[in-house]
Amino acid sequence: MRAVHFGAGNIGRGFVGLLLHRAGYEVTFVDVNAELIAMLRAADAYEVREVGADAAVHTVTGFTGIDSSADPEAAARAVADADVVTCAVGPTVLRFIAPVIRAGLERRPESAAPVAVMACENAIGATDTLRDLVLDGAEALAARAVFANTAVDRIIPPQDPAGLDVVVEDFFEWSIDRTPFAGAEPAIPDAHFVDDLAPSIERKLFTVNTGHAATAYAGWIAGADTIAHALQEPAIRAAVDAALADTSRLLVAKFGFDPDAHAAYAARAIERFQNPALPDTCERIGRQPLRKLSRHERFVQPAAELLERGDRADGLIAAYGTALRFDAPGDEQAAELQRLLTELEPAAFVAQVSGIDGAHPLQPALVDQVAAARR
Ligand SMILES: NC(=O)c1ccc[n+]([C@@H]2O[C@H](COP(=O)([O-])OP(=O)(O)OC[C@H]3O[C@@H](n4cnc5c(N)ncnc54)[C@H](O)[C@@H]3O)[C@@H](O)[C@H]2O)c1
Ligand SMILES: O=P(O)(O)OC[C@@H](O)[C@@H](O)[C@H](O)[C@H](O)CO
Repeated sequence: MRAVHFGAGNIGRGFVGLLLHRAGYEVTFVDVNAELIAMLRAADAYEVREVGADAAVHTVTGFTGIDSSADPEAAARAVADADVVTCAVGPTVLRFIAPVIRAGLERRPESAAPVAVMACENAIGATDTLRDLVLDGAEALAARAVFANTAVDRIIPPQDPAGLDVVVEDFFEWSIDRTPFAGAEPAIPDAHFVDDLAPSIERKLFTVNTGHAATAYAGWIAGADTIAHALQEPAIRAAVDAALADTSRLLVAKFGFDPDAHAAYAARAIERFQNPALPDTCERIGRQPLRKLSRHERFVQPAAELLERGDRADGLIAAYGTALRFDAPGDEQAAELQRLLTELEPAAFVAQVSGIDGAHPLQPALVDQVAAARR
């Protein structure tokens, strides 16, 4: 069995590549980082080292690499021959890998079984986004692939770029929408195939990622060097708890989760952030703030839904305001965020960045946060 994985970074090597290897796939990593691909091509194996109570060390073998900047044709050929195509490149990069996947589908024999395509990004409907980009103007290729949304969860902090080994937490969860496969899911024993992905992706994004981001932005302002240290500040912990109290109310009401089980899930997320053996930075967790302030992301989407239900979202709205102060050097979106804050009036900022206009009940509170951040 052959798998092609776009993005040989932290999640690529430390999670998706590992689980595909454990499932028996030969994995071809496709990336635009020439040095990383050279290392993958030169190596026979790399290690994924877990830290935590249930830690283990896994050795990944049977892989190769393709630099799609230098040789897009080879990447397309790999897709044409694959049983499974996955990616973990970041939601903003999907548009760059889509043409390569399209070229692979064009080269795929019509007699071949459809390839399973699954985006492994922190975003609702990331595979739908990828499918639309791949099939744009090429709808006849739709029969050559099955596109399935997924939710991925494993904290993998910045790694030593000089090597391939990856240090990860012992926790992982990969949920995949079963329904597009019509009974013919790919064999990936470590993944859960579910009949409805919405509860899985929203619980994960609006608990793990909302809590993570709320911690990172408050920690950034406080000058905390790690996420774990930020959470030791009582005021930061209280702000994170308030944001998660909001999303917990929404998730329990929307999906009917057992309140105690959901409280345990949220508490476990905080414990994971505090893992002393896995130091993670406010810069990484806060990266690309414009993405995180957007309409369907970790603050605005749950806050909007709460207000639409006649509820409040004070913790999420405060976290949104905190995120506006993120100005990490080297983060292009942080620089753009600060530029937009000075150039746009608050209502225009909220409409452009967060997709909320004056007709929405959340708009006044977000406008207040933006106005305060501009002072
Ligand atoms: N790190 C985590 O804890 C974690 C956990 C769950 C989900 N995710 C999600 O996984 C995705 C990847 O995150 P990451 O932490 O692994 O990032 P990363 O930066 O470590 O890896 C991304 C990789 O994509 C490569 N890339 C960039 N453009 C490319 C292109 N055009 N073609 C092929 N490869 C390209 C980069 O060179 C890099 O190696 C993101 O959507 C992230 O939200 C991350
Ligand atoms: O990857 P991002 O930028 O969407 O979010 C940063 C972190 O919150 C994220 O990578 C988590 O570590 C991960 O989602 C845990 O599963």
